[in-house]
Amino acid sequence: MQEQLTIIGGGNLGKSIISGLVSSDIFNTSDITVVDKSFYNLSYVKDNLGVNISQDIITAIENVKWVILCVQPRQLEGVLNEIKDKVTKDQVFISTVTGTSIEEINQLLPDNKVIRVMPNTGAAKKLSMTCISAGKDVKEELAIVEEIFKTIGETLVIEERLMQAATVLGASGIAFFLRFLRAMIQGGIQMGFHPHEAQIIAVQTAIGAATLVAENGTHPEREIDKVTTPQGCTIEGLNEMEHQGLSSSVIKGVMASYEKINTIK
Ligand SMILES: NC(=O)C1=CN([C@@H]2O[C@H](COP(=O)(O)OP(=O)(O)OC[C@H]3O[C@@H](n4cnc5c(N)ncnc54)[C@H](OP(=O)(O)O)[C@@H]3O)[C@@H](O)[C@H]2O)C=CC1
Ligand SMILES: O=C(O)[C@@H]1CCC=N1
Repeated sequence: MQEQLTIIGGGNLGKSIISGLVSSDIFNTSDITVVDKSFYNLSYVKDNLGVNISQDIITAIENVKWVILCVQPRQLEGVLNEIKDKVTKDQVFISTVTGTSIEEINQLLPDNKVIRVMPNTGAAKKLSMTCISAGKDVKEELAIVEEIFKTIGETLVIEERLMQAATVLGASGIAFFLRFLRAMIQGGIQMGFHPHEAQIIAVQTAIGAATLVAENGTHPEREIDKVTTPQGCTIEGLNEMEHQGLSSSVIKGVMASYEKINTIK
């Protein structure tokens, strides 16, 4: 692709997206620019990812077709106010910003096409799950945005009303799964493994579990049935986890996250 792309915000998510993008062939590294206020983030991006860096937001979006907004929700209004008089109609804005609707962005950028995306930090390993939504008049751009985000993992186009749910399940979900992984490692250590050994075993087991479901297309419980020997140790462990409220606490945590997201600004 000949066009250029600028990411406003090279923080946790911005860095993950760029890491994936630079190892794909959709944009030349020289056509990607990251703008950030933080010199630490910019030098990391420059040294490790080789893209252009800038602290000047206005210059960085000049003549650029694709602009990814990757700042925190409370910072977005300031960014949009800073750029709104310099933006041209042909520029397409891709927003990763949690809880901010396309309509809200269009209030400050009324002439621009806006597409919302919700990737996750798996992007750094090209394993993001990116949910995407857009209005009716952006079919062509939507297809290109899908192409861009397919370079960093899986994509799914969803209705905008489900974007908050996608954020909890897909983006916060990385943290939720990692907390479970940590608990497994802690159990492994208590049984006698060194921490690094417990981590190797738990991580590979998690990859195996997810891959079984992903590649077989089976329901998780079907794969669980293959592991639970009657009167064996697996069912004993699973049932104790359920007595202690595992599924219930995960669902309650997901719903607490979902309630919170509707209050974020
Ligand atoms: N982290 C995640 O896993 C995910 C995050 N998101 C969403 O993506 C967005 C970004 O999140 P995340 O990367 O974690 O946030 P970070 O705070 O890590 O990164 C945002 C970066 O943008 C910079 N910034 C803020 N304002 C400006 C400005 N006016 N000009 C230039 N740079 C600016 C910040 O600098 P400074 O710190 O100096 O203000 C910071 O370095 C959020 O809306 C978040 O909700 C979505 C999915 C997953
Ligand atoms: O915690 C948050 O609010 C953001 C959205 C999803 C991941 N991080």
